[in-house]
Amino acid sequence: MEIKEEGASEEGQHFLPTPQANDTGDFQFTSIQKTPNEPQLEFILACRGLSRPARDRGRRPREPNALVQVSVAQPAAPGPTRYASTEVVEGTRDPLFLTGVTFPSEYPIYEETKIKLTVYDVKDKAHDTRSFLGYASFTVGELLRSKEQLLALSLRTSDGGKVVGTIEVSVVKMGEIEDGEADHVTTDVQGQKCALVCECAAPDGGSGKENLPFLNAVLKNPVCKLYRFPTSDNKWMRIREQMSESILSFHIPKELISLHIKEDLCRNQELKELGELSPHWDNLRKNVLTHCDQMVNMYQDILTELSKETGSSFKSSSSKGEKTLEFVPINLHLQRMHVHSPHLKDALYDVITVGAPAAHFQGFKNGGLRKLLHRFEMERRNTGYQFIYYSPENTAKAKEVLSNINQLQPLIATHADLLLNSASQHSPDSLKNSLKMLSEKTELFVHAFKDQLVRSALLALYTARPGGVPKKPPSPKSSADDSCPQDAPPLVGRQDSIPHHSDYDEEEWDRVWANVGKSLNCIIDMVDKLIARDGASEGGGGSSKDGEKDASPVDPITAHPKEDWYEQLCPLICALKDCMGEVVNRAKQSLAFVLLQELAAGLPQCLMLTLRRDVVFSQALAGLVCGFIIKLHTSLHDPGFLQQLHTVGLVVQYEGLLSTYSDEIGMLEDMAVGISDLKKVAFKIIEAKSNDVLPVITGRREHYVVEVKLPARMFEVLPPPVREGQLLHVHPVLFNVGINEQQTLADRFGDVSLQESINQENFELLKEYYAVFMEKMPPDYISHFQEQNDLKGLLENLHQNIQAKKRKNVEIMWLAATICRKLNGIRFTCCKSAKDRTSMSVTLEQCSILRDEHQLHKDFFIRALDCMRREGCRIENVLKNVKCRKYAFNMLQLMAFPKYYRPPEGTYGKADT
Ligand SMILES: O=P(O)(O)O[C@H]1[C@H](O)[C@@H](O)[C@H](O)[C@H](O)[C@@H]1OP(=O)(O)O
Repeated sequence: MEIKEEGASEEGQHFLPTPQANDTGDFQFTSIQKTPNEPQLEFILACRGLSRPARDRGRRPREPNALVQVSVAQPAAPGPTRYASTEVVEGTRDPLFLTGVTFPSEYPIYEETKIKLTVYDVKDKAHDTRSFLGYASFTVGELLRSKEQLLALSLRTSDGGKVVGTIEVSVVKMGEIEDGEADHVTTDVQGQKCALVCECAAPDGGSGKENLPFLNAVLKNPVCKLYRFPTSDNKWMRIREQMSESILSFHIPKELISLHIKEDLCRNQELKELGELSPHWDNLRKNVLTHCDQMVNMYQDILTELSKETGSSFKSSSSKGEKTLEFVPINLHLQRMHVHSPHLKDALYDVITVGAPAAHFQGFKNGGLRKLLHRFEMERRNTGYQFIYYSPENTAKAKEVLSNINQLQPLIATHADLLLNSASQHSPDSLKNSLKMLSEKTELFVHAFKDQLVRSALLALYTARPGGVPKKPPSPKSSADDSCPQDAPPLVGRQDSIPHHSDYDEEEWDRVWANVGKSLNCIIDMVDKLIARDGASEGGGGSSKDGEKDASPVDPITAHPKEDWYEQLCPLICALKDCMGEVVNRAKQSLAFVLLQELAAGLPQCLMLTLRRDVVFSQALAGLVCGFIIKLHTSLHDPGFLQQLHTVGLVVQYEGLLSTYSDEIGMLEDMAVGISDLKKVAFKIIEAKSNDVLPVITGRREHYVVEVKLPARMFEVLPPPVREGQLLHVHPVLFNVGINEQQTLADRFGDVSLQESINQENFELLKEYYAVFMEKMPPDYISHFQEQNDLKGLLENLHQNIQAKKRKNVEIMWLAATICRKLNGIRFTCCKSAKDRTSMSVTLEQCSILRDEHQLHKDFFIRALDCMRREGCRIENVLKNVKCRKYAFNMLQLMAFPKYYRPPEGTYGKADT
C-alpha cells in the first residue's frame, strides 16, 4: 500500500492533547503512577529486521527509510489520534530512532490507553511520499508491567497476517541511574556506528522541581518532545524539549492598559483643572482634551475586548495585524531544553521566543519608533513661537513630579493625622515615631519641587492666563524668613492665588514652597517642647511604671499641668496641610501646563506615537515578565543568582533576526525602542497571600514596578533586601543579524546602518553591565565565572565581530547568547513571527549547546538538528500558528540563509501565513 502524503495533507492535524482525548465519559480508568510534574510516560523506539520495501520497477532493491508514527486511542474514545512521529532513519532494516515519545503530566493517559505504532517507508523525503510497512499496538499497562519495561512487538501488515519486522518500545526514566545497562544494538546509519549504552546520572536536586506547580499557573499547553543522542564517548544523552504558552501574554497587556487608562484619565483631569486660560490656550486645551478623551475611549474598548479573552495564552502569527490584539505579544513561548547527560549534572536551557515587539496594526510605511520619535522631536523643536519647547527629559520630569505629588500628598496627610492621633493619646514614643515619618515624607515632598522646571512652568502658565504678562524684574529676594507661617504674612488663598497680569511675583512661589518646610519645623519645635515639658513634669511629679501618678509631692516650680498635646499641635498640622495644598495646587497646574504644551504642539502625532510606544512596550513587557518569572523560579535555589539579582540585576539579551529591508526596518525600529524602554521596569518580589499568583503592575509610563508573587516557602529563601521589597533591575540588550533573502538585498543594495548602530550601542550597554557585574559580585563568584568562561575574551570577540561589519555575521548572535548564558541572564529570540527563522535559530542554539557543553557526538550534530526541526516542538509551533506543518520558506529564501539555518528537506514550503 502506498500513501501519498504531500506536505499539505497534514494540515490541520495536530499532536497536542485534544479535548477528545480527555473525554473518558463515565468510565473509571487506571491512572498510572507518576512523579508530580514529571512526564507520565516516555519511551524510545527501535525496529529490527524490517522487510525491504517492494522494489520499484527497474530499480535495485533497497533498504527501508523508516519512520514510526505514534497514535493514541483513549479507552471509550472513538479512534486513535495521531500523537507523535519519529524522524526518518535512512537505509537500514534496523533503525534506531533518536526521537522518542513523551506524555507530559497534563496529558490524559491510563493503563488502558492504547498506543498504535505504524511504520512507514519514506521514498521521497522532500515530498514526504511514504508507503505503509507494518503496525503494532500495545496498552500503556502492558508496557509498564513488561519485564524491564521493554516490549518487543511484531510488526504486521494491515490485514494482520504477515510479520514484517519487530519494533522495540522501551520506557525511559529521566533521572534514574541505569548504571551499566547496555543495549548492544548498533546503528549503521550512514556510517554512524554507535554502541548504545543507557547510563544516566542522578537528577540535579536543585532544579527547583517543587516550584513547578507555581510555574504551571503561568505556563500553559506544553508540547513535549524527547530525544536521545549519542555523546562523543558513545553513551546516550537524553533531551527533553518543551514549549509552553503563557497566560502572561494576555495578563500583562490587560494590566498595562488599565494603568494607561488611569494615568491618562488623571492627566485629562489635571488639564481640565488648569483653571482659566486665555482664549488661544483655552481652544488648544479643548482640542487636546477631545483627542485625549478619544484615546482613553480607545484604550477602554481594547481592554473590554481583551477581557473577553479569558484564559487565552497565545496570539498566533496570523493575528498580528488585529487591532484588538495589538498589545498582545505574537507567538510568545518558553522554549526549554532539559539535558540529561552521563556524568554531568542535569541542565536546563531556556529561551523565550516571541515575535519582534512591533506595531503591526499601525504598519511600517513611515518607519518604526526609533525613526518616528526622532523625527517628531525635531519637528516639535521647530514649532515656532507659539509653544515653549520642553525637551523629552523635561516632559518626563513634569510627569514624574506630578506623580510624586499625587503619591506624597495623601501620604503626608495620613502621617499628619497619625501624629495628631499620637498627640491625643499623649504618647511620647508614638509621637516621636509619627513625627519621624511625617518629616521624612515632607522632606521628600519639598525636595520634589526643587526644580527649575516648576519655576519656569509657573511663569509660562502665568503668561497663558487671561491678560497674563510677566512683570520684570522680580523683586529682590528678601532675607530668609524662618519664622513659623502663623507669624508670616497670611498665606495666599487657593483660587485667588493664581497670579494675574501685573501682580506676578516670581518669588511668591519660593515663599509658598518654603512655607511647607517652615510649617514642618514649627511642628518639630512644638513636639520637642511638648516632650521636654512632659518629661520635666513627669520627672518633677514622678510617675510609676504603669503611668499612674506617685503620691510623692510635686515640685511647684518645674511642674506643668498635663498639657493637651492635640490642641497644641492641631493648628500647626492644619497649617502644614494648607501650605501643602497651596504648593500642590500651583505645581500641579504648572506641570499640567507643560504637558498641555507638549500635546498641543504635536497633535495628533504625539498621541499616535504614544499609542505605538505603548503597544510595542506592552508586547515587550509581557515577554520580559514571563522570562523573569521563569528565571526566578528555576534559579531560586542558587544563592549566587539571588545575590546577583539584587546587587547588579539581570541582563536580558534579545537576539533579533529581522532584516534591515522593507517593512522589517520599521519592525526593528519599533523593537529597539520597545526593548530599550524595558529599562524603565523594576521588579519587586512579594509574598503571595492567596492563590492568585499573577503579577501586578504599578507605576506610570516612565517607571513601572512589576510585583511578582511567591508563596511563603519560596519567599523565605530570598535574601533579606529582596524580601524587604528592594527593586530589582533588568538590563536589556538587543543584537540583530538579518539572515534571509531580504537581508541579502539590504547588504548589497540597501542600508545596514540601523543594525550596525543597534549592535554597537547595545554592545556598550552589555560592556557596562559586565563592568558593574565584575565590580559588585564577590571575587569567588567572579573567578568561578572567569575561569570557566573567559567572559572578557567573549566580549572582545563580540566587539570585533560587530566592528568587522561582515554580512550575515551570525557569530554575533552566538557570542551574545553565550555571554548572556554565562552571565546568568534571560535569553530571547525574535523574528517577525517567532515561527520560522526563530525556530531555525533556537534549534541550532540547542544543538550547539549539546555539542559544546554536553559532548554531543560530532557526527550526530546535523541529525540532531534535523530531528528537532522535523519532529520537535518548533514544527508544532508552526502548526499552531498557521495550521500547516511547514516552515514558510522557499528554495530561494533558503539559499540566502546561512548554512545551519536551513531546515531539512520536506519540512518547508509554501504556507499561507
Ligand atoms: O517567523 P518568521 O521567520 O518571521 O516568518 C516569516 C518567514 O521567515 C518568511 O519566509 C515568510 O515569507 C513569512 O513572511 C513569515 O512571516 P509571517 O509573519 O508571515 O509568518
